[in-house]
Amino acid sequence: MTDVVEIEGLTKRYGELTAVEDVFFTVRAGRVVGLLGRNGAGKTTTLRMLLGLARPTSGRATLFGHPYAQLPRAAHRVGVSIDGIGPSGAGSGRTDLRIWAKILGLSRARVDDILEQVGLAGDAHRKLKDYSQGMRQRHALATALLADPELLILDEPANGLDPDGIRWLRELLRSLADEGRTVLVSSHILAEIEQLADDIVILQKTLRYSGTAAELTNHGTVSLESRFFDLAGTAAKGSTHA
Ligand SMILES: Nc1ncnc2c1ncn2[C@@H]1O[C@H](COP(=O)(O)OP(=O)(O)OP(=O)(O)O)[C@@H](O)[C@H]1O
Repeated sequence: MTDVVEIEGLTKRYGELTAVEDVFFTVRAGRVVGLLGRNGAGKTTTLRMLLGLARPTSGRATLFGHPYAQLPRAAHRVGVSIDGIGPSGAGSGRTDLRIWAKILGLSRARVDDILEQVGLAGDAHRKLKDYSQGMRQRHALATALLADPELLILDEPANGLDPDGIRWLRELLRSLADEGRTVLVSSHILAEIEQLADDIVILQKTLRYSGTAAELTNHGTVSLESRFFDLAGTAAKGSTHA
């Protein structure tokens, strides 16, 4: 199986603080990979470095063998949902997606299909700034899915979704992987990731695990939650750092 994402010795320091330290992992094609870690563990920082939104202090992150900035047709090949990328918030959901579609050279019909797919067709005329948190998440997913990308990178996509939304998201990501796409998804919701992910990466500043979910949970005989605490350590009370 080909590696779609390669993270090699990635380190990010912000002044005195080391957010990510010497992390290595790969993401194989056609897999759903759950990126787990506590608040402040370095998940978003890692994804931002992968997407060229933050510069690594050292190490390297590539997609399809290239740094994001040098990846041909990056916006078509990689669908992203992460804070800081996305809608301006000025217009309606439909208008926002039409702008993205135009940039990507896609049709208005594609926008309508995606709105149906993410369950926002009935709200697409409303202003984005009036969307609920769950609706914003669905909109961010619509943006990520618009170009029908080979790889999806989703930072906490389940945040704010209701139980129907969480189930819908799980089924959607599974079906995308079954079509041969690759999904790298960060989450705090261990039970959700347990049901969804083929592979798991656990970060707590340093890499604590990278491998199959089956191996991590001893083929489902040990819970992901219990393995997570074994590997990430127990948090000091009131602390977000290991
Ligand atoms: N631009 C920045 N400047 C300074 N420190 C930062 C910056 N971005 C992130 N950090 C710090 O880096 C560490 C890792 O943050 P990051 O957002 O990557 O964690 P995370 O695992 O995504 O957390 P969460 O689950 O809470 O979203 C934190 O201590 C955070 O405060």
